[in-house]
Parts: sequence; structure tokens; C-alpha cells
Amino acid sequence: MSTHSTRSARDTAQSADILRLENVTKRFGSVTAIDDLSFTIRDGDIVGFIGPNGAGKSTTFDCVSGALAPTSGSVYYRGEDVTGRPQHALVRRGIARTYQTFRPLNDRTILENVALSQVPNSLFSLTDFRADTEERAREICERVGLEEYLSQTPDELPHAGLLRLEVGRALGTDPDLLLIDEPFAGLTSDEIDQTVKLFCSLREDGMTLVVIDHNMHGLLDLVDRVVVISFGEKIAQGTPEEIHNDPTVQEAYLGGEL
Ligand SMILES: Nc1ncnc2c1ncn2[C@@H]1O[C@H](COP(=O)(O)OP(=O)(O)OP(=O)(O)O)[C@@H](O)[C@H]1O
Repeated sequence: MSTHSTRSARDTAQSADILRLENVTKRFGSVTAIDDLSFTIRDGDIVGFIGPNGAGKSTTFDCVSGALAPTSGSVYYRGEDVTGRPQHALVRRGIARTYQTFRPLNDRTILENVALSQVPNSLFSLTDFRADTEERAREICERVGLEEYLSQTPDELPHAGLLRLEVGRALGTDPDLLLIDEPFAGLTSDEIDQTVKLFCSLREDGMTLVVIDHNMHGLLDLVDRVVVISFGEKIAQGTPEEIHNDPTVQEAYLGGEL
């Protein structure tokens, strides 16, 4: 999917681990949202990042994507220390994320939403809408299944369409590492299947995906590995089967659905 000139620079810096967190802690006043968290994500994997409500999953994504700076600890991307770098710099390096609460530009069409995502944090007006930008946006919309909605606005999309738009806007930044926050919430089982297929196809294109969910639902057919956190600490990591049978994980879920 690569179109950006920055990609060749990224490729030269490839390593087996695309992402490494070392002893990352994030505090909000007296609340410790992430507590000495360390894990690695291998290039090309799809990893499930699960944990009960309030475990620190979204805060971890915020620290990786540059929305928040960790209180202590380090984040390495392709072997380079990127701790505390601003979000726009990390987007250029190839890290994108989607949000649990969708954030489309409500006064723009679907096509414009995806086109504008290709030029993050720069001054850009629709009068500068270049043909190649529009062409690329069309390709992405087709890729995520929004080709029928190009001239509509986000409020005309069903919930599953808004998720696709969120993914499409992330793809507009041409990521190598895509962090996806709770994509399956509110989807029917058919929509979950289609979303799983979309994510698998992104991996086939060379992307690495980290997918948050509360539990394993929706993730089983998708992920190679799972990292589990509870109260901000990593409590387990392994294959989906290993995680499912892990007594520490079962205890964290207090008998609830894993
Ligand atoms: N900006 C903030 N200020 C204060 N506390 C925060 C802030 N953001 C998160 N927290 C707290 O940090 C902890 C972890 O929150 P986080 O949203 O990362 O968890 P989560 O695993 O993503 O939860 P959920 O699955 O419910 O989305 C929670 O106790 C939360 O209340």
C-alpha cells in the first residue's frame, strides 16, 4: 500500500521487532494507568491487546502513538527510541491508530475524510485537492468497503461504516503499524467476520496490527499472539490458546467472559 516517499527510509530501518515497550509507566496524578509495562510486537504479526475495563489499554496506545508522553520508561519503534515524540512525527514514521470513539470530519464527505487524512498536520485546503490524493482516497475507500458512500457524509453511515471510515482515515497516513482500539464493539457477527477479513488483508500487505478488545471475542480468528494487561501491568502473553488456558488471566476476569 506504500505511496509515501518516507517509506523507503523506513524500510532501511526494519528490524524483527517493530515495537518494544520497556518499563513504561503512565500516571495521571495519583492514578497509575500503566505500571512498568514491557512487551514487544514482531513485524508482520497481528497481536490482540486485551484486559478488563480500565486496565490501561487505551493509555498504552496513547503512549505509543504520541498522544501522551509516558511518565517513565521507553518506547522503541523499529529499534529507535521514540519516547514522547509528538503524534504527527510518529504518523510520519508509520504509526497510526484508530479510536474507540470515532472522530470523522462531520462536515466533509467520506472521500474528503480519507483524502484529508493523507496530509496530517499540514495546512491543506480542498482547493489543493490533487488528483493523485483523490485517486488514492478512492482506492482506500474501495479497500475498506466504502466505495458506495464516497459523496455522503459520516452521519449517513451505519456504525460498521464509521468503523471502516476510521480504518480508512488511518490507512490514509500509509502506516506500517496500525493500532486499532476496540473495533468489534457494536458489530454484528457478519460485520465482525468482514472486519477480520479486512484486517487479515492489511497484514498480507505487510502491515503490523495491534488490536484492543476487552476479551477474546472476535480476536480468536485474527491474532497470532495476545498480550494481556490488568491494572496497568502485563499479566500474560502468548498464543490465543495459551492465554485462554492461563489461570492468572482467568482470575483477572473473575470468571467473566475471557
Ligand atoms: N486523562 C486521564 N486522567 C485521569 N485518569 C485517566 C485518564 N485516562 C485514563 N485514566 C485512568 O487510567 C486507567 C486506565 O484507563 P484506560 O482508558 O487506558 O483503560 P482501558 O483498558 O482502555 O479501559 P476500557 O477498556 O474501559 O476502554 C483508568 O483507571 C482510567 O480511569
